[in-house]
Amino acid sequence: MFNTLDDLDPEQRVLVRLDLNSPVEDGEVQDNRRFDRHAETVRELAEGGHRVVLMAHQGRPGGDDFVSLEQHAAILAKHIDRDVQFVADTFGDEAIDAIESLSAGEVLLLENTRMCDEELPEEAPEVKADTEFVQTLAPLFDAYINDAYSAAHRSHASLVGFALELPAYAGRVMQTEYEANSSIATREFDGQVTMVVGGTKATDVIDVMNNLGDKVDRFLLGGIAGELFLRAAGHDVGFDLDGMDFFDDQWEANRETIESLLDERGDQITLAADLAYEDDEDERAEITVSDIDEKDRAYLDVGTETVETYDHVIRDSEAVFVKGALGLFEDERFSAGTVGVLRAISETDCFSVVGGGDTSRAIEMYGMDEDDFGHVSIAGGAYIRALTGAPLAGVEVLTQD
Ligand SMILES: Nc1ncnc2c1ncn2[C@@H]1O[C@H](COP(=O)(O)OP(=O)(O)O)[C@@H](O)[C@H]1O
Ligand SMILES: O=C(OP(=O)(O)O)[C@H](O)COP(=O)(O)O
Repeated sequence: MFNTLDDLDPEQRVLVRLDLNSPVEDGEVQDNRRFDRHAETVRELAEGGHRVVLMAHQGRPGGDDFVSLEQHAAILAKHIDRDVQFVADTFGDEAIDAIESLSAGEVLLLENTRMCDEELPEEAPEVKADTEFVQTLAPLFDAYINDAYSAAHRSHASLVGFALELPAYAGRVMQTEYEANSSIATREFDGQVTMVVGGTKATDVIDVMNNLGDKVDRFLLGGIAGELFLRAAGHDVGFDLDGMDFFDDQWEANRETIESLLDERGDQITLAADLAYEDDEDERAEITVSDIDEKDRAYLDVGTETVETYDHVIRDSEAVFVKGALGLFEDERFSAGTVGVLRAISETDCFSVVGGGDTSRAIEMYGMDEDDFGHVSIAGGAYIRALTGAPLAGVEVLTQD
């Protein structure tokens, strides 16, 4: 399918695209699992005696998180336990000098690719390959390695241009993410396949059901998206708290599609039987969905009975995929749904994939161990695209002959 590091000749000059895009608080780049994951690829290349030049982006021009990658170099160095040189230049003379001075086994990080004007506009790979950025850097290397699965939905120069100019390979993160996230569409499982879908966006859930409806036996719903399905099933839910705007626009735009999905796939879809809310004493309280007779409060989690049902379904499954949280898990009072399904997955030996930036954060937040899951994706937008069958430009250029 694509070439990997196993296919790379020894002692190459390699140009590697990572995704180190990170939260930035008060100008300080926050360490996160993207560093840890990409460290595996970088370490393997450095230990293999290659000259390793890294590219990555941070934020977008105009945003508070659009900063230099100098701090990223220091954080990555801690993860790979070797020096990571940094040059504050993308493809000018300073960058070229630093690249040419690199010795075997050394690692250099170039400046934020989005500081280069030719990086961002979304254009065809052939157009990107023709930029001065790509045309200047490509001749300095023997191979291009794309490890940035979580940015692979962007047709930017550093993600699609170099693959047309150099022998191209998938890094370890690209390889692992691609295999796991596509497995629901490509693998045959012997037993029941379950998909937990929640989060805030109804269109994500609709697109996933339309794309994977024939692969998934049971969809377990929750979150804002789950409430929109409950509303289509005739329940008075979907109340926006002051200052929030989750429901009405989504309802207008998607009501008919959700109703027809419930008609056509009703047997596969399990909706919450009870929901949780904040009572007058600020405590968690619960109500059975069939007892709701007025749309007068926001629901922030699925209820205990629903968690039990979902737990049983998961423990009977051969494979479980998760997209989106079942409640406002950042608040411990409303974490039972999201944590309940994740804990059930972690305690069984089913094949599992958990994705979405927010949902996978719950694993860490509630003291679960990533090793108890088949795969925890570091991708947000690229993960949902994989589940909905949309192409990833950065993967497509790697898989071309
Ligand atoms: N009932 C709810 N009310 C308010 N927020 C919710 C509710 N259910 C889920 N959420 C929020 O949805 C967010 C996750 O949504 P989304 O970004 O769509 O999913 P993902 O985890 O895949 O990135 C979480 O941060 C969670 O707090
Ligand atoms: O963090 C990223 O995507 P994500 O927020 O979907 O996980 C990628 O680095 C892509 O960044 P972008 O959405 O600014 O192009």
